[in-house]
Amino acid sequence: MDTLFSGPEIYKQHFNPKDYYDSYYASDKGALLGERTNIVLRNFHEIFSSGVVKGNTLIDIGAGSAIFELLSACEVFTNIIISDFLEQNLTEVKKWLTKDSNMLDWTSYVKFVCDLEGKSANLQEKEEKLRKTVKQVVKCDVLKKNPFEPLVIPPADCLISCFCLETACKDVASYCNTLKNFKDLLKPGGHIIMQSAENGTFYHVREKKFYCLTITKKEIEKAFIEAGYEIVKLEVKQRKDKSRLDIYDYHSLYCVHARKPCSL
Ligand SMILES: C[S@@+](CC[C@H](N)C(=O)[O-])C[C@H]1O[C@@H](n2cnc3c(N)ncnc32)[C@H](O)[C@@H]1O
Repeated sequence: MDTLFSGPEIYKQHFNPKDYYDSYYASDKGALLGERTNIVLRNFHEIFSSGVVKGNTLIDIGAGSAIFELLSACEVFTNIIISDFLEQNLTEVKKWLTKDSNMLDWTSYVKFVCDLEGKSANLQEKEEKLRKTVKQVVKCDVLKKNPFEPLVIPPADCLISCFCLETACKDVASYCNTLKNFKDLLKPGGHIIMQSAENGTFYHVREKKFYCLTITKKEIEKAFIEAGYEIVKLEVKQRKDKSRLDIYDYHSLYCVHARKPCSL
């Protein structure tokens, strides 16, 4: 049976950041340890260490409570803005930033990225660098023309988003419209890097099932072009580890790197 669109109220009531972390990211038991997380972190490492993407400000949209996706970006950007729709997720991010005794533990991800960077001895330094670089934690709603309303955030050099649009957008038209709105958040020539699930229909956070937009590589490519971006790279990797299709049923992971044209 098709999973019904979750929508904002379901998220507010039922998305528990600790359950999400335990389900997907916690050491030893997270269902996305290994393949998915490694691919996402390797892609960010490759892109941000290439020297091609640079500037001052980077915005993470729909970050949830997952700060680990910024561990490579903080080597390049000096001003990182973390955003999400849910107050409960932003609270978890703030706990990590202030080293609250109940913060989520991202140490194994920090180690993974430090290993990729060849700086295995510097875990604490890396964490402190990210903490110093995050300058704002703000609420956003990607379905709004200005996702940060009532705030007006100056256009950024780079925007990243992981596993968000498929959860927030009901259909491909809404996905494309959201991408169009994101262009206003970027400077001319600014970069957008999105990593997410291709051809999924749902994901679970404990017993709660959330909607996932089923989108194909062709539709992703068309949406970025229609929204007015220049695609630098669009890569899809087939899922090899099918052990937890019961909690998240995507077929592949995609990574898009695109740019807002310089002329806009
Ligand atoms: C599957 S989680 C992904 C979180 C994180 N980026 C990650 O990779 O684990 C989906 C996220 O999208 C957020 N979200 C859902 N609807 C949204 C909306 N309309 N605007 C912004 N974020 C939204 C949720 O709060 C949640 O944090």
